[in-house]
Amino acid sequence: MTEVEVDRLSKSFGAVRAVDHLSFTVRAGRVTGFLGPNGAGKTTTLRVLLGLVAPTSGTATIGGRRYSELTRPGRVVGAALEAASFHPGRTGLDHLRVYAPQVGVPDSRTHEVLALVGLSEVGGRRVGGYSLGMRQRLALATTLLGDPPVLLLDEPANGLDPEGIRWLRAFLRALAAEGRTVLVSSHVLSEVEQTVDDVVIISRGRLVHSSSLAELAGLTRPRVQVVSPDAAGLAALVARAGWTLAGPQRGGEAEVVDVPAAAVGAAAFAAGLELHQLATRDVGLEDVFLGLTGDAAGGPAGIAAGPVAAAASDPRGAPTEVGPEAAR
Ligand SMILES: Nc1ncnc2c1ncn2[C@@H]1O[C@H](COP(=O)(O)OP(=O)(O)OP(=O)(O)O)[C@@H](O)[C@H]1O
Repeated sequence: MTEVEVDRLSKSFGAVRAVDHLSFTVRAGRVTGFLGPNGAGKTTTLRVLLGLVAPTSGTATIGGRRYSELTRPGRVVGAALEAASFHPGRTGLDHLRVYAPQVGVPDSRTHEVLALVGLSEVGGRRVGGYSLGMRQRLALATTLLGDPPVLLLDEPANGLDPEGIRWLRAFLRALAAEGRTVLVSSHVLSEVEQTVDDVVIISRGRLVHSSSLAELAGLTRPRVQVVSPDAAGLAALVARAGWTLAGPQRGGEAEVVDVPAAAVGAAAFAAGLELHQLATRDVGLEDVFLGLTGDAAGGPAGIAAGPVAAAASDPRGAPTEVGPEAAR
């Protein structure tokens, strides 16, 4: 089992603190979403993990070793950072053939990985004619050349159509089911919501949340929208009942958090308060995510941010190498 561990990692570029005392663990056998808004520091963290930039302080290790300490990195970690660049005149197969010797695998492996990602039939075609989805698959095939136990993928769903996203989801889940450690970055939770088991959420270089997706889902809290023609009566009822509002009451409108609609209705009825609307509002995971990262229009109101739950840290496993994309 090869885990990825980031420990009190900081990276500054001049005055810009891209990563700030960041710690988290990525477990094997699971797909982990590495999430945060643009500029949060995801790519920088991945680049440190891959030895492409030196940390200002702290460590980022794969199977307990820094990238530079891996003897055969291509056999340990496969990475696709941002939009992988391909020589447009090369065929998909030729692209893989450039990397196979670097990773230390025989030519036959290029055919295997093409088959894995469903590109066998187009392997002889020039990459310049590939669709974006095909390029993403080729990038993934490249990361798999060394059959690495760890995969680091930066925004792999970027630009994929719904069918491509469905394929990627199933593919990543299968890779994790084989026991691999799969870290997938994204700035949109909804994009990876159906793919990931765990989430590591960062904002402005710092960890804001780390848990299973199920635990993150537990942070969603029901809200009930209440509309009454009697604004003062509604305010009095809210105060008497001790309800929490998601935001300030606007005229006769309030949004009550954590109280079932039936209980709000019953209390209003008992108080003789006329209601014109009583509606349960869905607070999705994306709202929780935006609340945690401070990107929500109205801030994190009504969303239980909860304490930062640092992922259990238990770095084990044997070491070793990095993927071709990363090796550049
Ligand atoms: N080489 C660099 N020189 C200067 N600043 C940098 C460098 N690389 C990253 N930064 C800055 O560090 C911060 C974090 O950037 P990073 O690319 O890691 O974020 P990100 O979460 O990956 O965002 P995105 O989703 O937009 O790629 C940003 O403010 C960025 O401008």
